[in-house]
Amino acid sequence: MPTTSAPTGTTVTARGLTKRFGLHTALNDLTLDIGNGVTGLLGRNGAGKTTLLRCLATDLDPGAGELRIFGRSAATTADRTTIRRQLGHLPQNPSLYPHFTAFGLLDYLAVLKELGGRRARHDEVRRVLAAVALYDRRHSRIRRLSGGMRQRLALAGALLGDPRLLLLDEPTIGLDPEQRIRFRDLIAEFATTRTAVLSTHQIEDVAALCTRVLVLDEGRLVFAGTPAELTAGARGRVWSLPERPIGGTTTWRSPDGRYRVLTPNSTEPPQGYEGSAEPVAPTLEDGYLILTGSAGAAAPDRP
Ligand SMILES: Nc1ncnc2c1ncn2[C@@H]1O[C@H](COP(=O)(O)OP(=O)(O)OP(=O)(O)O)[C@@H](O)[C@H]1O
Repeated sequence: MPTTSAPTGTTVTARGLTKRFGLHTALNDLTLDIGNGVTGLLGRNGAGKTTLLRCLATDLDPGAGELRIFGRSAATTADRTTIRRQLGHLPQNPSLYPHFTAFGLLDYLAVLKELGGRRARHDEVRRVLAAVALYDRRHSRIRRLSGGMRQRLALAGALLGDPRLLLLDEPTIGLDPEQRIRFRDLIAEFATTRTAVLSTHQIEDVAALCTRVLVLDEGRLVFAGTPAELTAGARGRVWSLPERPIGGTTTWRSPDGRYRVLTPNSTEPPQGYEGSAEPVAPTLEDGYLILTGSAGAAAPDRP
C-alpha cells in the first residue's frame, strides 16, 4: 500500500479494525491514523466508508481490533462518553424532526449535547445557523426547507459545540455550487486546528479540500496519502484520442469530439494510436479509477 505522507498530530488511531455483519466483513483489518486537516474517504458503493465513520462516531462497535480517539479507547464505556462529547457527526440520510423549526431543532440538539446556559446555547445555535447560511430561515419549519437546506441544517447540528472531530457522511449531497463552495470554506477553516473526516463520491470535493485521502476497497484500506500522491498513480496513463480505441479504457467522449482514454497497465498510448494520442494531465479521479481497478468498468461494452 503506498503510504508516503503521515497525518499531522493524531486524533484517530486504528489497529486491525475489523467489523463483520454476520458472514460479511465490512471492514477488514484496517490500520490507520487520522490527524488534523480534512481526510477524504473514497471507495465504491459498499466499500465500508459509512461503516468506518460509524465506528469512529462510536455508534458501531467494531468487534475486533483497537480504536483510539483523542488517545482514549472506544471500547471503554467512560472513554466513549468523553469521545462522544467532543465529536460532531453528520450521518448519511440524517433524519430531522419535520415539525421543529430550524432554530428549535438545533436548540434541542444543543441541550442533548449538554451545551449549558440558555444564553450561551442560543448564541451557539445562532453561530452554526450563520455558518451554514440558514440564519434567515431559523424560524422556518423543517418540512418547509428544501433538501439542500435540510442537509445544511444537519451539518449545523454536527458543528454544535465546536467538536474536535467532525465526521461527515456524503455532506455535499444536494448542495448547489455556491453552498458547496461555502461548505469547503467552512470545513477547511475548521480543520486548520481540528480533524474532519468526510466520506464522499464527489472527487472534486476531495481534490479541493482534503489534505489526505483514504481509499477503501471491499473493506480494506488500499491507499493512504495525499490527493497529489493518488493523482500521481495515473501519470502517463491518460490520453486524448481521435476515436474510441479497442484497447485502453474510454472514460468519455469530450465536447471536442476526442476520446479521453486511460491505460491502467501501461504508460504507452493504446496500440495503433502512437501518432495521434495526446497525453493529458491526470486528475484525482483518474488516479482513483486506476487504483481501484474501476477504470476497466468505465468502458462500455463494444457492440
Ligand atoms: N447494518 C448492516 N447490516 C448488514 N450489513 C451491513 C450493514 N451496514 C452495512 N452493511 C454492509 O457492509 C458493507 C459496507 O457498507 P457501507 O454502508 O459501509 O458502505 P459505503 O462504502 O458507505 O457504501 P456507499 O458508498 O454505498 O454509501 C456493504 O456490503 C453493506 O451491505
